[in-house]
Amino acid sequence: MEVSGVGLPDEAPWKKMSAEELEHQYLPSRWVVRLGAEEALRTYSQIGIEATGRAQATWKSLLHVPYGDGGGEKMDIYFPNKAAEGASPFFLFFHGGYWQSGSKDQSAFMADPLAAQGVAVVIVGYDIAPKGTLDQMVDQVTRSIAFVQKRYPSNEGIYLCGHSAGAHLAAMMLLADWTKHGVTPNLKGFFLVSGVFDLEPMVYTSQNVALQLTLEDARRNSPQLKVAQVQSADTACPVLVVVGQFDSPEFHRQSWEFYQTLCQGGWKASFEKLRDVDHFEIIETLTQKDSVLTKMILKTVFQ
Ligand SMILES: N[C@@H](CC(=O)c1ccccc1NC=O)C(=O)O
Repeated sequence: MEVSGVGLPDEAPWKKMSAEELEHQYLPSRWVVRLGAEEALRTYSQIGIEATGRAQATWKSLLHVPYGDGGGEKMDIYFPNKAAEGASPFFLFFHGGYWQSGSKDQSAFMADPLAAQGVAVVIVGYDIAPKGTLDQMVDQVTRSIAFVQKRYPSNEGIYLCGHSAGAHLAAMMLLADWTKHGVTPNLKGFFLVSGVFDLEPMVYTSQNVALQLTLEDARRNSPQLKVAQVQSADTACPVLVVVGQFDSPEFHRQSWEFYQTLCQGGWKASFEKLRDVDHFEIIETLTQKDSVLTKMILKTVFQ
């Protein structure tokens, strides 16, 4: 019998890292080359706030729509100019911030370019830590999607997109059990942008001070493990896994290994490493109608 431990060829690389190195790998702002870390985070917030203001000034919207009774269970919906409200593709976005920062109020990056093409954009709020636990966030995201399906039954497809921690939440929906929600959402595609899919390393970083994940919580909430274990009914949905050129090696590994696991599970997955963008620019480019990622999304929605 083999003794598990250091040096086995299939040992996850992060297990051999020092605490400092692991911390560094999982601090996306430290890998930004164009700006200092603080400035990159400030710019990201600013671009998100501006895009949200622009979306609210431009498109017909419903703001702070409750999808449940909890304080954070609210969504903003931006409608394209269409006679029949609800008869359009719906694009649901889950913001990042390591499950402990960010909000829907500054995350409507893509609302303007997508609404201009006839897509309804929903920015979903959820209760971040320490108020919310990861299990609660996953449940909230599940209910937000069921809510959209029930409210807009004539939707032309529901597309889920998440950034970073939000990509994790979206990825958990690949294996959601909809039976207890009384509806099967018309899921037509996933866009997982610079995500974390195996949460185990997070347990050993400073992010876990607010998250308080046990190893068991981390494993139960890791799509990387779940996709490999559970046979899913509907693998026909396209899943795009994208990571930025300037994301850290651990973020590259997370996306690549998740993509490979999806392929092994029979999912229609694709993988893209987006050139010239870091962890924050990758989502900031969604404010532009002709960025590579915006075009990939529109191609999937309208193919
Ligand atoms: N404290 C982190 C912030 C962070 O990770 C983050 C910030 C905004 C949007 C996404 C993020 N990462 C994952 O959810 C950092 O310094 O990189």
